[in-house]
Amino acid sequence: MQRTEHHASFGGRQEVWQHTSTTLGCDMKFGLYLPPAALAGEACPLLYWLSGLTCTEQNFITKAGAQQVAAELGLILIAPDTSPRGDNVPNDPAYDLGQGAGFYLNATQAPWAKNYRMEDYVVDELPTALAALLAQQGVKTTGRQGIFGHSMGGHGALTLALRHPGRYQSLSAFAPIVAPRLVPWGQKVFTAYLGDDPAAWAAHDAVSLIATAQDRLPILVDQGTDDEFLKQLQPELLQAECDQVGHPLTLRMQPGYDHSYYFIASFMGDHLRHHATALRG
Ligand SMILES: N[C@@H](CCC(=O)N[C@@H](CS)C(=O)NCC(=O)O)C(=O)O
Repeated sequence: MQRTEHHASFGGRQEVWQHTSTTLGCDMKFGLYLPPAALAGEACPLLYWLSGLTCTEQNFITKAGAQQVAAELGLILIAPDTSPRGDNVPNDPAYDLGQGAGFYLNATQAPWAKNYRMEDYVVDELPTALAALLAQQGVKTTGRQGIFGHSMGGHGALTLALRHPGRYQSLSAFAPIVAPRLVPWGQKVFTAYLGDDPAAWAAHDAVSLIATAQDRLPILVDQGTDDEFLKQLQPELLQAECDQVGHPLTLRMQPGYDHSYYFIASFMGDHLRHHATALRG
């Protein structure tokens, strides 16, 4: 584990770490924000952020504006990359497949299956590596953690929380892909990564997973009404399914906002407070 960046930020520290992932078979970077409380030895909860298509660990840490409120609330933020990386990792020239488009699942199809295991990376390998790193640095955690994300990362947050009940104690998303099995982005990558088995697709589709969720973890979703990708997102499908089965969802349609990090930054404080209330409560 090697630290490649560190910057003082709102009394805490924004860092970037690089490590070798055995799950993904490549080196990976992740952003780590340590709030002042963590640096002072107070136990803090963890909050994982999953980014969208084309992003690296940099987009969130440089554009979401999360550090100030995370510092106030005492949240440790972890922002992984969106896929395995490197010359030895399969790729595709399109922005929405291959590197930058891991979709937070374990691929079963060639040539992707060997490296594209972002579900195992985010749920198991990264938390284990992070626990060792934080212990080594004398940073204490409360044992509680949340997850949120944007677009493909919103899909990741929803599906990973639903597929791993008990693992996360808080959940939210910005402009998530709620039903990838029904929209072009999802249909393209699911065909490539999972083949044509409808059951495998449903197992990574938030709207399909809601009915049988073991945890009724409350979900906060923000969605801009001027989002250029609304056809890929379709938040009304999540609303309808949550209404049907009684899953607590707060879906806020935000007039005039698009799909960008300007939108994310505008509502970041609300999401961090949503997580802090659940994680510290
Ligand atoms: N650049 C893509 C769109 C990709 C895109 O908008 N990605 C979103 C996530 S789905 C993002 O966060 N981009 C990076 C950024 O805004 O910093 C295109 O050519 O249409």
